Amino acid sequence: MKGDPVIEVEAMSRRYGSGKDAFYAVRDLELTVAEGQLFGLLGTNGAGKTSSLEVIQGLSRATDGSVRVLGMDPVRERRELRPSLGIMLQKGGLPQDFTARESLSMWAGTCSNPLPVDEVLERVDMRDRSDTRVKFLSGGEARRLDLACAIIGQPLVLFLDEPTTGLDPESRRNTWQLIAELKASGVTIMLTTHYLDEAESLCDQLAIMHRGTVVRSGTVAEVVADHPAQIKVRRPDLLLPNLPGAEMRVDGDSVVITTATVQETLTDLLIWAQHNNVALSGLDARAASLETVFLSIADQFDHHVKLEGAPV
Ligand SMILES: Nc1ncnc2c1ncn2[C@@H]1O[C@H](COP(=O)(O)OP(=O)(O)OP(=O)(O)O)[C@@H](O)[C@H]1O
Repeated sequence: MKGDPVIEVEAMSRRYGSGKDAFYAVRDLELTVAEGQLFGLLGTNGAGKTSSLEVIQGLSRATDGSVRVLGMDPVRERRELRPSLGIMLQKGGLPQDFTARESLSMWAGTCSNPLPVDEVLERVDMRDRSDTRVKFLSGGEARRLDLACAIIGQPLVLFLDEPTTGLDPESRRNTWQLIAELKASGVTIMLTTHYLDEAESLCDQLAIMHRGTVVRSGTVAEVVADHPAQIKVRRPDLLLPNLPGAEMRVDGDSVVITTATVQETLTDLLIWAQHNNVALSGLDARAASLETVFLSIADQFDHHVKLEGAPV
């Protein structure tokens, strides 16, 4: 039923190696994805997104914690669960000497209820490349063929690991539309991406990972709401006043003001400018975006690590 949990991850950790070589790629991951939701896993390189997906998909075992997908253990109940899953790995492993159509037909042969091959080639915009061997496809075309393989079995749950990496802007837009259509048809989707506009445009919920842990999560609006807005103005001749609740720093010939209450700060600034006959040139005020949140995370947490002097 819509709203029921489809993916449930509790205190999940994934460790590589053992003894002195032990390395936790994911630590104490907690997340729930409801039926029909599109959940985005974002994060810096090496944050643990793919490692998390692999455990949730049942491709590797959790070191600790538990994972349920459609109420099943993705490793122990793989056989029962597999027909309901569509998986697009970061690197597809299709045979290089087959054509796109042969590869997809072969893949369809492993599914219990596949869509017609030509229909799926059409949906991923690969009809005119269907007789091309996989090894001659461009990076973006190969990515679209991987997506075709992930959706041909009509999955209830779809995992997409960086689905639009290497795609040109038009193909990216088409892929977003296809993902949105799949979501609208009720498929539960979990994706990783480095494209923040992709996350902003597609995700109902997201989690931002850094060094194996989730450091922010919620809807895009919730993640952004916790983050201060920024006002930038060219440095005026008069010293700017103290603006309650705001922080100021000089950046070249500009002053950057960060504030959690942008409307109040902006009002204070404009009133001060009017009283003092100051023209505020280059004035630019903008709410936080996913990009500003994301960029501040690496800064903030790496700084924290340096101060603590210990690895996370
Ligand atoms: N098989 C492995 N053995 C040892 N370490 C691994 C293995 N696979 C991944 N790692 C390490 O685990 C960490 C997390 O990797 P992972 O691929 O999950 O990150 P990611 O967030 O998907 O990164 P990216 O955005 O670069 O794809 C990295 O430091 C990586 O080097």
